[in-house]
Amino acid sequence: MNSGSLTTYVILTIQIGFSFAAFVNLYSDMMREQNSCTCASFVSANNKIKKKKKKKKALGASERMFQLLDRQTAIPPDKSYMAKQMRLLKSSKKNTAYNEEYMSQILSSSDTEVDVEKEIKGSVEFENICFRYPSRPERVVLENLSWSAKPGTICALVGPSGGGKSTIVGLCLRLYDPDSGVYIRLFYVFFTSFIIVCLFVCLFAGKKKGIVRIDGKDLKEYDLRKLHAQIGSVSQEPVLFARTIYENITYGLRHEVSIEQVIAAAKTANAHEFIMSFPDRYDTLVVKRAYLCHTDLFLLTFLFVCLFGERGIRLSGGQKQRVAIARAILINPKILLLDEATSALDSESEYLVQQALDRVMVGRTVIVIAHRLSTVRQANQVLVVDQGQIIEEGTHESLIEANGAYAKLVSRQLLG
Ligand SMILES: Nc1ncnc2c1ncn2[C@@H]1O[C@H](COP(=O)(O)OP(=O)(O)OP(=O)(O)O)[C@@H](O)[C@H]1O
Repeated sequence: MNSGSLTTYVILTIQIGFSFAAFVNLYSDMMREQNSCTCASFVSANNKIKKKKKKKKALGASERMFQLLDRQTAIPPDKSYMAKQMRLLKSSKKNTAYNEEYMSQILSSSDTEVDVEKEIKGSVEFENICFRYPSRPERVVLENLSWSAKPGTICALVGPSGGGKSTIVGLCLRLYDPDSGVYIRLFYVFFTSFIIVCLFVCLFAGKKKGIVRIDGKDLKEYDLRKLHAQIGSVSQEPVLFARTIYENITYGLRHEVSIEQVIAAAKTANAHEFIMSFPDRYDTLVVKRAYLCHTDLFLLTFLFVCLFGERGIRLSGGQKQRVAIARAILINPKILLLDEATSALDSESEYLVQQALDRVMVGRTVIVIAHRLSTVRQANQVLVVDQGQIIEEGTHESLIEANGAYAKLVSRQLLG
């Protein structure tokens, strides 16, 4: 054995030792009792745990996971789901009067569900929408917002960061319900008395519920699962799962698709070429490398990857977007919600993504958070959103002519 091999051997032994020590610490961190008994250390807590055997214990993150699974959604995905939840509640110990009342309310409110097995046409309308995020009720994000998009048209949302563009897109999907909008009703009452004419203006301020409509019907009347099957969405950073590329493209589809259809969609999305360059092609596993963020596991996993090789491929931002576009093409949605990528992509990737987006936008209602002038130019309607309000509305040409906020955005090239 030469000195080089010996040094490598010693360093690797130390690294493996550290990795195992870190792993043991991690394991003891993960084990903790649900009640007051927090495991100060594995050994010292052992006796207490034995005494409190009957008390529930949770395994780290799984406790949070079950909390999430148990959560009742304020926005029911469909009636059958809520009926199932109701049955579960009745059979569980958690059946309180509140829970039962809550479920019955939701069940009765969704009596008028619209059958979206029929294709929607794709018109979108916002009427008097006010909105605050439940986690920040003090901050008004959208204020009395009203606009509409006809089927098959492109509506571009532009404006400064934090203006509320993504919130508008989220409301189209009914990720949240809007608050009540405030509107002002004016009644002009004229009185004439003798020679003097008196004018009384009475101002009544009332509240009108903000409504998001699709095809003229309140979003709350739709079965969300069926509606979402007809709305495509491509975000700036699409979420892919640690599954094969094929499974990621066909994720969430309600109908069967052949491999030929998947390939055709990938070709339209400019994804086929890079997929075919991988050894496993459409069966390539997408990896997320989440372990790299965890310092305790880093060395151990790194060593594992060095010894046995990494299964799967980590996709770049542009590649992920093209997979998401292929997914949207297969859904063949009537409404497409897009968040254009910004400067995070290199110019080649940006070009390929843009080309794919241009193809997928044809013949659908598109609501796009636009960052590029080329997208805004082809939009039928441009909304400039700032501080939760639409401050300008029109086509690219008319807004440039108006020389207002939009013209400034363009001149400062803030769309890019
Ligand atoms: N989940 C959330 N909870 C609380 N506040 C939020 C949440 N998401 C966004 N906000 C706030 O709502 C406001 C509007 O955010 P939104 O993301 O809609 O703006 P945006 O115009 O899309 O911005 P950007 O162009 O930077 O994405 C911001 O002040 C933001 O801090």
